[in-house]
Amino acid sequence: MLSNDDIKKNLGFAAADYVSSGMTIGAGTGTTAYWFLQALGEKVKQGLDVVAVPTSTATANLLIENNVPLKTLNEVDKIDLVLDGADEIDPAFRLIKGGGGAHLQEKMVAAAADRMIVLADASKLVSQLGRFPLPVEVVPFGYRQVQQKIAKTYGIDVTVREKFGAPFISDHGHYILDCHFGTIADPLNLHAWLNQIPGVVENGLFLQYATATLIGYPDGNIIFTPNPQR
Ligand SMILES: O=C(CO)[C@H](O)[C@H](O)COP(=O)(O)O
Repeated sequence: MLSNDDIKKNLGFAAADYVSSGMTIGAGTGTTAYWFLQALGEKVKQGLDVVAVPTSTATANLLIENNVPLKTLNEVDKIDLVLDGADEIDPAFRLIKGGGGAHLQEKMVAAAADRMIVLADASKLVSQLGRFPLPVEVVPFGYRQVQQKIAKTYGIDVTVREKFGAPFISDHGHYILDCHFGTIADPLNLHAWLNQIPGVVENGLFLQYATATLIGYPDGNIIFTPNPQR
């Protein structure tokens, strides 16, 4: 049985096989995406001709370390393929993302892309979204109002994400509220409701972006499943 890190490493290398020369790709964030970026770096060394749009500062740094040419989202017209991780995936290919606090940029990159392959170990597959606390990125000014509104409306715990004893600050200078829903009965309505609250920048529900999943299992199997809806 493979360790979680070995599953992610295998996934990262398998994912790189979906990239071909001439593509503009979206490069995801997180520990699974990390291995994809290592694999991509090796392919670029061997002659693969790609341009990558990073979904976070951390990923931009990894692209630079691995000598992968990068562009910002403003410098490309569109993205052919995004390869990114997820915190949860439901049977309808809907995701929770943002465990790394990068979901705003990740969603903007996914929205600009023709296709998105989600890389995840099998522990991320769930029958219903919500066990993983849903990240909601908020403007620091007045964040407590937003925190209280979500907590009171749904009767749940909403915590301010911290790092080193202080609020975690996203790449875009915002806070992250982690919303402990437990289960999310209606992701579409929740998505719309959250994003209309003044001060909310973006939530971590990705409901219509995944065109396929690449799932790694502890026995070493890796399974590619296209989303029949896309
Ligand atoms: O959404 C993300 C970062 O904002 C990541 O893709 C998600 O948290 C999964 O990360 P990992 O591959 O480390 O489990």
